[in-house]
Amino acid sequence: MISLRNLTVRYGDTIAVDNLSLDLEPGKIYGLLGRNGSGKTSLLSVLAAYRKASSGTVAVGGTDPFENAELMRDIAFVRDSLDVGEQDRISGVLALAARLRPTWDTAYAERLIDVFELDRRKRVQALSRGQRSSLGVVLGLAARAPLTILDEVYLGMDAGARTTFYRELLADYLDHPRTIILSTHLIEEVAGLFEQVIVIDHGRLLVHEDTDTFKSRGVSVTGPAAAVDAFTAGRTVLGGQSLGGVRQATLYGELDDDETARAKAAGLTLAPVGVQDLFVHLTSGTAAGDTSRTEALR
Ligand SMILES: Nc1ncnc2c1ncn2[C@@H]1O[C@H](COP(=O)(O)OP(=O)(O)OP(=O)(O)O)[C@@H](O)[C@H]1O
Repeated sequence: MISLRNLTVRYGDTIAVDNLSLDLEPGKIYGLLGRNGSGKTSLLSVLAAYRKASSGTVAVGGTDPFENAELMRDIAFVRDSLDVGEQDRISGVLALAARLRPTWDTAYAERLIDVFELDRRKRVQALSRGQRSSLGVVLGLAARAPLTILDEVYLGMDAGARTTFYRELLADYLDHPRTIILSTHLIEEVAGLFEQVIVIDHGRLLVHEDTDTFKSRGVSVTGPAAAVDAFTAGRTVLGGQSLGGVRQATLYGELDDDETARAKAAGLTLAPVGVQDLFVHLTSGTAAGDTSRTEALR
């Protein structure tokens, strides 16, 4: 179990993470979502013991990972900077990872290098943006660390490389379950992977729940325009579209059994809403202190 309690990260006057408490269970894939500057990297850096919190506590299996070399070997944190020698060749980077990480799987790393078509002789500084990201994915996955944190690791990867990444991550996770945290802005593309959604906004925790529960907070209603209008009157409508006499509206808020029956009786079709639509709704226009959109979650 990973527990964060009243965690705050400050940079001078900027509060990047604001009194955040969170529990993560072992063996799940978490999606960490938040708008630019919402505090994701700051939060993950503290969790990975790369940075000390300004206040609050972090416990991984009951122990604070900060300056705990043994515990840090069980945490893989892959971020933009890769944290490897820029002059080193890929082969050297892999050899070092194998020495430092007790859970490193050399055969798997070699396979991933081939899957991503990386040239082992190339120096890190000579890699393209997408190749750097692929190397980050190899380092993150082959580490098989009990806590694996991948902070926007797909930057610059083309669609094919990203698809390979998602496929390899899921396959390896099923064979070797561990706690994986993915921070991402490619929400719709990655949402199928994560079992739990964590949304932070202005450094505060907004949502932490099963992805399915999160999705059930929104519903798409389609049918004759007049029936859709009658059904959606007085509700929070996130968006929609019309074509001829048919209208589709995206609603925020769960429907109970009676409402669902009423919608069906009115000839309306109900369907789930994408994680991204809900995320955008919950985090749009939430200036610091404005909690009106998020009160509904509490
Ligand atoms: N080293 C730093 N010095 C000063 N301020 C910082 C530093 N790192 C982050 N910040 C500030 O802390 C806040 C949170 O930044 P952070 O990088 O954690 O957000 P993020 O959610 O990862 O953003 P993005 O999605 O854009 O990567 C921002 O206001 C940012 O400007």
